[in-house]
Amino acid sequence: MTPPAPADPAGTPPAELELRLGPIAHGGHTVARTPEGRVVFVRHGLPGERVRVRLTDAGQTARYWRADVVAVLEADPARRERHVWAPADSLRTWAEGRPPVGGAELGHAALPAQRALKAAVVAEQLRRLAGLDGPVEVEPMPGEDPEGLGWRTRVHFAVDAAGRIGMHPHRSTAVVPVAGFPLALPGIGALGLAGLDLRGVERVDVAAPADGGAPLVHLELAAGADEDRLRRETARLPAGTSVAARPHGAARPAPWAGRPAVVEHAGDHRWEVSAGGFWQIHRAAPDLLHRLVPAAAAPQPGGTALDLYAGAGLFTAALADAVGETGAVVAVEGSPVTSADARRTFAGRPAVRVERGSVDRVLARLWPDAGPAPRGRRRAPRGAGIPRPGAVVLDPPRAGAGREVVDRLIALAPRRVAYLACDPATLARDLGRFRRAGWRVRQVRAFDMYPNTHHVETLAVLEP
Ligand SMILES: C[S@@+](CC[C@H](N)C(=O)[O-])C[C@H]1O[C@@H](n2cnc3c(N)ncnc32)[C@H](O)[C@@H]1O
Repeated sequence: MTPPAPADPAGTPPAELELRLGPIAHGGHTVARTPEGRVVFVRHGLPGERVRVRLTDAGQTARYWRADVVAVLEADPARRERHVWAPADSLRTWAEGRPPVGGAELGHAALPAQRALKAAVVAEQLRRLAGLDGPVEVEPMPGEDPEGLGWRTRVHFAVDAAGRIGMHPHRSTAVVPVAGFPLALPGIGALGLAGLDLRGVERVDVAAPADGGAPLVHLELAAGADEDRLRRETARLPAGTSVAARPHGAARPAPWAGRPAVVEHAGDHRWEVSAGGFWQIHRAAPDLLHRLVPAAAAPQPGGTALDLYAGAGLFTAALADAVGETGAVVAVEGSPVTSADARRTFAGRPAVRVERGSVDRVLARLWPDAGPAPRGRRRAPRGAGIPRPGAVVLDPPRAGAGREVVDRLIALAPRRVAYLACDPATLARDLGRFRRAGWRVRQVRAFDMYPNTHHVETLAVLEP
């Protein structure tokens, strides 16, 4: 073993260090300290391990450093013998002089240990930002693979200068070519994208329905891309694959083969999701969440339910079933592509109203008497005459719902809010705001919806 480089008297950070790793933190790294007391955020380690790290982001004046584990001197028993995916294995790639790619940063740990780490992160965020104490369990997804592989129905690839699909190392725009991605459904690997010459493509988004339905390959083209050559190249994809391409600067993709959408199912419901439109990425997530989340909001027959950050309407369908024809569901979605998907899906259901726009603005428009007038308007427009909602599903992106949306919901005072979150820190911040207004958090559940990564999905049920 090479000894760690001695500290440079001129203050230049060493290239490598030996460290004892501390607890896991939000973001998936462990926290360690140098003998001088500087904080180092270390990826690819486990709490308690003694490791040699390579500094990836360090400066003498930086408040903290970042590092990757390159050798394990004392291993935690939960460390796997082999990482689930070689290009993301920090020990292996740094031995070859390259950083690991992102996308499987916990792939060195056994799944139960990954879940325990995620539970610690969720519990810590809830305690610190929402004042909620108590243990959190992260539940495995139904039918999970023992290695946590083969679950992603959506994958984004970058493309390198030679036209090969690749992925980025953490916090980098470099493209490392990859032969495949074992976290994806096997059907995505079977497309053979790694064998295509995709020069002129900036990014490839693949959507493959969990039930084996026709996959869609969506290309984002660079300026000056040779479309004829790329059409010939993508014609080599397996029969039945849909292909769509968005030329540089164009508003919409053009269909090159099949339909520019995939068909998704959950329960008895069917959705069409366009290229670039949002859909839950774990193969078991739509089924699980569409049963759990709308029910957690307790919609009542004849009542009004809100599906905020509705996407293509995964939760809208079950909410509409619950309120029935005499009730109403308002589904609010900001993306033009995804809200158009929702509008098409629910065109035959008069109880459903799909509103395209930012959640804070739509709430202000529909219920102007609940909260302040929207910014930039002198007077709030008249409300749309929809009775106030009793049940609310809230499923924002990582940034969370935020102060304005939370304050409007507090003013609307529904009976229940079911808040589904992919970032426990912004969830905890928003729960803290509800709690300071006197609301109670009735239940918290967390799901291992992104195995081998540090991400985790959390469902919180709130009542005023
Ligand atoms: C986590 S996804 C949830 C989608 C849906 N609930 C589902 O499970 O399929 C969040 C959605 O919020 C949309 N979104 C992001 N910011 C928004 C905003 N300020 N107002 C409305 N929608 C927004 C995104 O386009 C995305 O579809």
